[in-house]
Amino acid sequence: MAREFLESFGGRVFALPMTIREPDQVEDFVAKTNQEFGAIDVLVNNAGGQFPQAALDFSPKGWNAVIDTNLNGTWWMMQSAARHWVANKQSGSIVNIVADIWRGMPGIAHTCAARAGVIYLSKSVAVEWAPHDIRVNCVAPGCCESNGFGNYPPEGSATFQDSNPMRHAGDEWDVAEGVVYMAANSGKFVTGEVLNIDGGQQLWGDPWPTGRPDYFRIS
Ligand SMILES: CCCCCCCCC/C=C/C(=O)SCCNC(=O)CCNC(=O)[C@H](O)C(C)(C)COP(=O)(O)OP(=O)(O)OC[C@H]1O[C@@H](n2cnc3c(N)ncnc32)[C@H](O)[C@@H]1OP(=O)(O)O
Ligand SMILES: NC(=O)C1=CN([C@@H]2O[C@H](COP(=O)(O)OP(=O)(O)OC[C@H]3O[C@@H](n4cnc5c(N)ncnc54)[C@H](OP(=O)(O)O)[C@@H]3O)[C@@H](O)[C@H]2O)C=CC1
Repeated sequence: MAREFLESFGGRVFALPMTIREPDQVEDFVAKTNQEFGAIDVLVNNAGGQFPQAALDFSPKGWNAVIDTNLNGTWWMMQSAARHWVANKQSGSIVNIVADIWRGMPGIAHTCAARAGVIYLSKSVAVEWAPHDIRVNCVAPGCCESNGFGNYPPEGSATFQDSNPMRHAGDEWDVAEGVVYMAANSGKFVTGEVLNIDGGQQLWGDPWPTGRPDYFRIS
């Protein structure tokens, strides 16, 4: 479906079912994409997700699933793309989709830990890989209306509208335009940065993916 949508704009699309959690599948995907197009200009790590749960209830399997997808998977993609760029003496640009982690993420603490990891991983390799002309940035969405909202109980998603001083959710286009700014020539002097696209959520707002516990209600 995504493939047909993208092809409707007239571009050439290469798609392969895979999971970013398996380094071998990642390497295969990146190598085949390189073969197909001759080079990768931009890597956008958008794949990710989590489930809402009180941290006290996290099981080892649930914790590992979220860390493996959001931190490890993102890393395998970054490393594989960068190795190809360096080996082929090509420049590159990475944009990692993270989240608005700045005041913590009660109700999804596992993903908060993973995204914080990605942000500081990105800052570290932005420096290490600058000599190879590889830029590494992040985009941190606040609550943006997407299919993903369906993964939250109604009492959780109802709080997303209160998640920022604008008192409404963003949309996918808000995020997409930020990604293009970071990835394209417009961002040529930007690396190691995080662009928050959150309606001001890092300053004010009260989203609770599990639903807001009574303790935190202000009458
Ligand atoms: C300030 C505040 C700001 C708050 C700001 C709020 C912002 C929210 C806005 C939205 C942000 C988004 O990211 S929107 C994008 C939303 N999309 C998603 O979240 C996609 C959701 N799903 C996934 O990505 C994946 O399923 C993922 C969670 C990583 C798990 O991958 P797997 O396939 O390996 O896992 P599963 O087999 O499904 O489950 C593995 C284990 O995980 C646990 N598990 C899985 N789902 C579970 C569930 N619903 N409830 C409990 N536990 C669960 C169980 O232990 C499972 O084991 P068993 O018990 O043995 O089965
Ligand atoms: N919407 C929001 O408010 C926010 C979203 N984000 C993040 O933005 C990104 C996009 O989310 P959004 O569009 O809302 O949600 P979606 O759930 O619609 O999109 C998540 C995408 O990630 C893919 N994916 C998940 N796990 C893997 C994996 N192991 N390997 C390969 N692909 C995988 C899914 O593929 P498939 O469908 O095939 O499973 C799906 O296409 C995610 O990282 C999300 O956490 C961050 C903050 C807020």
